[in-house]
Amino acid sequence: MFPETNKGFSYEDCKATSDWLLAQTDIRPNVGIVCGSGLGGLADMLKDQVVFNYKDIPNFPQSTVHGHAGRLVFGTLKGRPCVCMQGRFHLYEGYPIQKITLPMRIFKMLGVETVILTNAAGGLNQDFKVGDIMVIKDHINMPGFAGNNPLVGPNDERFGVRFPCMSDAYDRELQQLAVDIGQELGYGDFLKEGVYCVLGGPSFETIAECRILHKLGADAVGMSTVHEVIVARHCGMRVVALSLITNLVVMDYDSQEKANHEDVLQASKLRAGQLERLVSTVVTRIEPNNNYI
Ligand SMILES: O=P(O)(O)O[C@@H]1C[C@H](O)[C@@H](CO)O1
Ligand code: HPA
Repeated sequence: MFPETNKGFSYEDCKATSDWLLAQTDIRPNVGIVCGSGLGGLADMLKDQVVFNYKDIPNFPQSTVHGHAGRLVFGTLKGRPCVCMQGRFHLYEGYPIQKITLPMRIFKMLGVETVILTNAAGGLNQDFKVGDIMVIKDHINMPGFAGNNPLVGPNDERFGVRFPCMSDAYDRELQQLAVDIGQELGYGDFLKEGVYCVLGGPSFETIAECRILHKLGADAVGMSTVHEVIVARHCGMRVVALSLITNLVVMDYDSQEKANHEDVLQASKLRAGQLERLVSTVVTRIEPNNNYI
């Protein structure tokens, strides 16, 4: 038997939350967006907003991190119906992993087909600079190596299969679309592609940890996104994810650099506008029938 904490939310719990939301808005989103640290301005792009504070939504956790407002925003982007998490949940906030990923199942039940996730991340790749935008092509689920995966527990086939494939986690066509749009917008100098590694946080990495992550093939390190991606893919939504490189990790014992969250938020402001433009253009190029234009 699975311990109580691994049971997560039932299909019926998720349905109750999505029905509650759908009863209060006419917007029927087919794109869901998740805002990373300091990137909540993405939600402000939506027109005709209907806003819910997380504290008012049945079953929803609360945002506890500075830079994550804690609002679910429905609205339209150039006429496309969207829903946006202005603030996400992280493992280190102390919630069970099934709770931090609950919004993905709610997205699915609201009718979302494509999820666009953003995060702030530390650059491990020696060619990266602060302010680079990395289109995520793959991930390393470090907590998953120790069994901390959001799909642990009984599997409800109404969400997805027991053993979902992750070799196609990041939709290749959407990745290409993001790269193409980045080039068109003139972002070529700071647009990168790479592998994101998630750790549990909240402590930033040691020098030895950064060195090993780099050797393992990670280009950027952070504390989010991967759990959401796993749950989104499990229930059949397509995923594209972008990291904003807000700092370069410390890999050298002679360095005086120290990572801190305020600098992460400050750095995210530098590129927030460009990232918003990239995301909004991706949204407007996804056709309702899921083709790309
Ligand atoms: O929600 P994201 O992944 O953007 O937040 C990052 C990781 C930590 O929560 C925080 C560290 O500054 O920013
Ligand atoms: O250097 C980092 N490490 C982990 N998470 C992060 N989020 C922003 N920067 C970092």
